[in-house]
Amino acid sequence: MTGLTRLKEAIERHRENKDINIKYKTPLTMTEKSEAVPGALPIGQNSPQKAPHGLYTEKLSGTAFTAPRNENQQSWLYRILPSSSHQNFQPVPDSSSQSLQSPSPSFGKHFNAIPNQLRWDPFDFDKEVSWIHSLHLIAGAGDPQMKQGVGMYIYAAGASMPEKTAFYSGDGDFLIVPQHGTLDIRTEMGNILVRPMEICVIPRGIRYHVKLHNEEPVRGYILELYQGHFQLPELGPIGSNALANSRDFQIPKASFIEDFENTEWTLYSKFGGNLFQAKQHHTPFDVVGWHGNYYPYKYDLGRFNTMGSISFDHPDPSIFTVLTAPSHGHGHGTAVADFVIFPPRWLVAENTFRPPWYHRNTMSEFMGLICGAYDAKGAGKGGFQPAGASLHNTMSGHGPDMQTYEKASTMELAPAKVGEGSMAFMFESVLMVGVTEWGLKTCAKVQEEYNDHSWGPLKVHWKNPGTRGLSNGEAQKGVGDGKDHSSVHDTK
Ligand SMILES: O=C(O)Cc1cc(O)ccc1O
Ligand SMILES: [Fe+2]
Repeated sequence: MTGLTRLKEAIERHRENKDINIKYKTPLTMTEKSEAVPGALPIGQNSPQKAPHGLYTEKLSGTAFTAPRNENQQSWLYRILPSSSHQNFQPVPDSSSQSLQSPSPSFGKHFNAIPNQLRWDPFDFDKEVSWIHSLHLIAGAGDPQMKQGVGMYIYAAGASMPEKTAFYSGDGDFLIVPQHGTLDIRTEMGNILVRPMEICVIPRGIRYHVKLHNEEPVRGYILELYQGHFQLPELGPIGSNALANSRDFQIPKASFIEDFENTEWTLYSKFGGNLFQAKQHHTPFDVVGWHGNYYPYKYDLGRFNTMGSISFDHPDPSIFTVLTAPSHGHGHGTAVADFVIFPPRWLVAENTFRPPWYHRNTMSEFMGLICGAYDAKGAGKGGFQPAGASLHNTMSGHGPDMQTYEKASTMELAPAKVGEGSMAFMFESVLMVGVTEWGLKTCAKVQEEYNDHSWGPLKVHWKNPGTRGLSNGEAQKGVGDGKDHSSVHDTK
C-alpha cells in the first residue's frame, strides 16, 4: 500500500459514501446546518415561540454555556419530541461486571497502575453480543464523574443492536477506531458508515444505534475522553496544510424516523461508568433539522498527509497526530489524549537508526494495530498483531526488540518504505494509565513473556575504548568488572 494507493483507497471509500448522506465538515469547531425537510430550521433565531412544522426545539451543549467562543460547542435540534420524554432510567444489573461470559459490558472502573510493559494478543470476536454489550474497558485513568481522564475500550460484536434501541455515553466523547467490519451508525444527527481505516468521533450525549454492515462481525478500539473535546493539532512551522486537513472531516446530514405511535424504544445510557436503561414511546431518531458545531464526524486515515525527516534522525511521533485533546493543567502542548497513527511512509534519513529509539516517556502510550505489521516490533504469533494492543506506561522503558535493533543498526540505508499495508495507532496520554481487571486477567490475552522476549535477548555491543588494545575477551572482562569507571564530561 503506497501513499498513493492509500489515497486511492480513501477516494474509493468516499465514492461509496454517497448512500449515507455525508457532507464535508469544515474546521472542527465550525457551525454546520442540516435539514431533512426544507424549512425545519427557523430563520434568524434559535427558539421561536413555535418551531417550524410543529417541531420541538432542543439545545445540546457540549461545553459550558460560558465557554469562550473559540471553544464553545453546542447544537440546536428541531425534533418531533424532546429527548426528555422517557421513563426513569433503571440500572442494568452487572453493568460493571468484569466477565466476558456475562451478557454485560465490562465498565469495571478500578484502574491498576503498573509499571510493566504490557502487550495483548488479538482480542476475540464475541458473536453473541451487540455494540453496548461488546464494550470492554481495558485501561484508563481518571473518573467520568469528575469529568477528568480517559478510558480505553476494546469492542468485538457479532450482532447489530436490537431494533428500537439506542445508546449514549454521558461520560465522554467516543473516538472509535474500527479494526474489522463496518459500523453502520444511525445518530440523532444523521447516519455514518465507518470502515476499518476510518475513524469516527461521537461526542458525549449523542444517541446512536449500531448496525453491523452486511452482518459482518466488528472489532476495534475506542478512546473515551472524559474531559474536553478533540481538535486538530497546531501545525506550527509546518504551515497551513498537512497531517489531517480539516476539509477531510465528514459529518452526517439530518435524517429522521417517524415512529411515535404504539411503539416502545429502549434507551441505554452509560453514566458514571455504569449502564442504565429507560423505555420511551417514540424514537430518539426524530431530529428533522439541526445546526451548530457539536456533532459526530468521521475521518479517513488514508487522507492523512504524513510528514517525516528528509535529513537525519528519527523525529518524535507527534508529527503523526491526527487529533488531540489538550490537557489544561499539565503545561502547554500537553494532551490528555493524542490520537496518533503510523501510516506507510518513506524513510530516507541518512546515518540514522530508523525505528523508534529506546525511550521512556512521561506520557503513557497505548497502541493498537488495524492491519499489517508495525516496524518496531516483531509481527506474527506472540508479537504485536492486528487486533492486539500494547501499553507502555509513564516512564516504562521500551523500543525495538532485539531482531529489529540488530537489523536496523547494521542495514544499508537506502530510501525504504515502511509499513506497507499497515496501520498502527497510539492513544497517548499525559495521565498514568491503569489497567482494569478485564484487561489484566479476564480477557486472558496478556503476553506474559513480552518483556523477556523483546528486550531480554538484547546483546551488549559495548567496547570500552580504553581497552581497545586488549583482545575481545579481555575487553569484556574489563568492562564487566563492576568497577566504577571515571567519567569525562564533554558537550556533544
Ligand atoms: O513506542 C512506540 O512504538 C511509539 C513511538 C514511535 C516513534 O516513532 C517514536 C516514539 C514512540 O513512542
Ligand atoms: Fe514509545
